[in-house]
Amino acid sequence: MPPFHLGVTTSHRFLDPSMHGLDSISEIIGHWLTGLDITRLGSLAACIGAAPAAWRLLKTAWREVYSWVRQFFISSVTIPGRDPLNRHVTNWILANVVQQRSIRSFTARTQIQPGAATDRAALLKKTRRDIQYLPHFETVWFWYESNLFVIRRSLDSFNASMVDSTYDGIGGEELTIGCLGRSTEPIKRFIQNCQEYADRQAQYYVIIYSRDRYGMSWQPKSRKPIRRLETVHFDDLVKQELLADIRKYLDPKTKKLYQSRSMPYRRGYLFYGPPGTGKSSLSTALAGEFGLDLYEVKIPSVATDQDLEQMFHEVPPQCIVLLEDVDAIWVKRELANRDPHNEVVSNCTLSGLLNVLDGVGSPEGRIVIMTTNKPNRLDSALVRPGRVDMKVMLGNISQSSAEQMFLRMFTSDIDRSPLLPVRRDDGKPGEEHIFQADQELLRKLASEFARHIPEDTFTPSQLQGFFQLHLDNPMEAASNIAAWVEKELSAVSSDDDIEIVGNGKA
Ligand SMILES: Nc1ncnc2c1ncn2[C@@H]1O[C@H](COP(=O)(O)OP(=O)(O)OP(=O)(O)O)[C@@H](O)[C@H]1O
Repeated sequence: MPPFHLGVTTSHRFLDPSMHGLDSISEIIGHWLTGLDITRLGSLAACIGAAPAAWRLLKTAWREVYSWVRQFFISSVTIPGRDPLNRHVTNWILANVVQQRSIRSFTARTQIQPGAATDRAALLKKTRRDIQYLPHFETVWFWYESNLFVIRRSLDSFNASMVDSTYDGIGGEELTIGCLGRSTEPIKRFIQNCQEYADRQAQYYVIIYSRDRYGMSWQPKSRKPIRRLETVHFDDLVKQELLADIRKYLDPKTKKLYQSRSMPYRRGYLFYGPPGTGKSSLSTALAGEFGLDLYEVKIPSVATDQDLEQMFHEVPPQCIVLLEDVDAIWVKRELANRDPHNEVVSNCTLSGLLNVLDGVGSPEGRIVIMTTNKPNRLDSALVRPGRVDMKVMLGNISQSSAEQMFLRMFTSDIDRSPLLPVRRDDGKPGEEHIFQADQELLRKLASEFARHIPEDTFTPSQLQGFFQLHLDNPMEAASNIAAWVEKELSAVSSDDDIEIVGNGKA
């Protein structure tokens, strides 16, 4: 069917709204075309046609000039992608140059670490991942200490970096830092500054490194806000002893003493206890306390002794190396002995482990923390003094730790939100009064709560699981604990398979 407005007379066309708009446009174009000189139109078309060629020419000329300038007037330093230094420089540029300008180009990707999910249910279930937006840049020019700098980021490796699930989006691409002038000294000073900036940032975070998915190099896996040692509950005396031992070891005087007495400057610790008693948490908290990076090695996933050796060769001199589940080597061996057809999984051996702990090529200055749930399976050679200088038992939770945990869970929220219904019987009490009343009530609730926790029965992580259900209500937590304990105890007694290792108290 033809459109309904075809063939209508001029007088009717004003009644047709669609026709009216088209008419006006065609009238304007007609008017413009009649007034246009055809020769001028030709030169305009020629200009438009030549524009891309001119643009290409300009770009080539600029490249030539730039490479000439670079060759004679710009000094440069290139930092390979994924090098820790690359990350430090990128972070500095993002914070001090790129974000200061009005940015319109971003990279968007799903955040690896579950971030601040918007609702509590999503946070607890970890169902939602935040989107990470990072400023996207290729070349940036800026002034630093009165020198003109240019940083080029090679985006050739960009896609490869982005598909790596362990990559957090910063520092994966090669960077070339250029500075106008014939000396590289300003660049070196700039890099030094970026490193100091990274150190200052690291005061608030612990950087955890792990091997990349090909096992080829150490990569930052996560950046965790420092966990205070008070938040890891275990025997207070042992905690003080452990802290004093590490502090003494890291003292520069100790290093000199070790060297003057020809002793290898190394320190090893063994953290043992049932799963969920804080072995990993304590290691991270120690890294934060002493400002060290944490290099994580999951022993069961190390393929060969050579890999382990390579990992140790590549750790920096001062750091914590966390060897998790060191008993795994022996578990595998036992299984293989019991069943001759059971193929031995390619894994590192005891001698491989001993070799990296104190072999000739083993680097000095680092702290090695080994963790295990099954200390009795460890070979005595592994835990002899020199390899393990201190053993720390992390056990089930005691009543006093449970009380501290209760206070810790709810104290920080008191001044932010009125969790506790405070009776205001004398008119309008000051904020401090309310705070003190809250504190007293909270302490009472905490001791009442702890009375229901049987000594040395639950792991701290079990108790943490309980708190997660009552995060916004200490009263509810205190009143529900008895029922929870009863339920958990009956669940444990009906489950014969659960093996409880160790008898220390948290
Ligand atoms: N002693 C503790 N004090 C405070 N929180 C703890 C403690 N132990 C465990 N938790 C909590 O329980 C969770 C698990 O702890 P963590 O991973 O450190 O235990 P683990 O002993 O290393 O366990 P696994 O042997 O299974 O690796 C963490 O979220 C941590 O906050």
